[in-house]
Amino acid sequence: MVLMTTTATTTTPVVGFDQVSKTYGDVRAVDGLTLALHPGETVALLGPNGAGKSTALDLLLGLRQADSGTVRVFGSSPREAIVAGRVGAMLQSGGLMDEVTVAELVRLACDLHPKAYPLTEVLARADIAQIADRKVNKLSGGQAQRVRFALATAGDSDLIVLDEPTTGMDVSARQSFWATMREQADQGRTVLFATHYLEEADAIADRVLVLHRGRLLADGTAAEIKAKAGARKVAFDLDGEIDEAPIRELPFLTSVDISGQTIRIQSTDADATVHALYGLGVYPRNLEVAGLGLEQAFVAITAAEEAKSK
Ligand SMILES: Nc1ncnc2c1ncn2[C@@H]1O[C@H](COP(=O)(O)OP(=O)(O)OP(=O)(O)O)[C@@H](O)[C@H]1O
Repeated sequence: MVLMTTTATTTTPVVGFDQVSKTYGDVRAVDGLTLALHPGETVALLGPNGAGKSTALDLLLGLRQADSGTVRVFGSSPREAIVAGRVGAMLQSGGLMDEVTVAELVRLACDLHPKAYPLTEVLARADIAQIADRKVNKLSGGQAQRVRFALATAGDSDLIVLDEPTTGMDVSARQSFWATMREQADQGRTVLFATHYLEEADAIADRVLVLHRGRLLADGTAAEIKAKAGARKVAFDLDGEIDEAPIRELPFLTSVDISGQTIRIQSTDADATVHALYGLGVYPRNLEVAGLGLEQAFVAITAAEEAKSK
């Protein structure tokens, strides 16, 4: 562990944001963002709609310029890093040239990459060899996503940036996409992906960044983010008619859901809540106390921040 820390602090970050801000009119999309990504990390970028994820990725790829602050990629400007072939990117809505075939488009990406892989290898990795002759404007949403993935992995890049890469993919396409991405990461590449699928972030990322209103709200492993939410969930059944008021007034509650005989609550101090529950003189059956999943932790953290800004 000590060695890892030493490596992380002495190596030039793969990505460095220093006090970066970007506004559109009066919308502050990215607000004083400072962060560093290190070699070999697989990082998930999470945040509610409009949190600034796509803008942050656009800044990182040099597609937009920051109003203030600096963005460095492998110690140089985003443009220099891209020209050197060190970055592969898959953008959310990147338009694909309509009148060309899949193979022609991917060949173009290979031709432009200084460390390109052979075309057949790129097509096979993205699982699009069987649609190589199809016109790009005839693709389904999931197929178009795979073509975008091929464009991002046309050459041997050190950093792969993916903006909501699996949107539109079916379950098996998603699974094979992440298996391929894991291989890329296992070969030492840094992978940064924005997603709304929190289970993907939980399963794939070794670091999770939570953006909210352009600022970094949480940065850690999925386990650390869950712990940061500081809440646990408690579920139990009650027999007979349920007197809801005292249950809703139990201490340390952050949410209550009463559905039929089943009560599900979240508490910042589950031990104290359960103790108080017994104090009501009720007999809870099937009592379960568990930590929050990443999705619930994410909702709890961002909701707490929303409440603060009101
Ligand atoms: N070109 C633009 N012009 C004006 N406002 C913009 C522009 N692009 C983004 N915004 C605004 O900036 C904020 C951040 O948007 P951004 O797309 O970066 O968020 P996001 O986290 O990627 O959202 P989503 O999850 O919905 O894709 C939003 O309020 C959005 O409306």
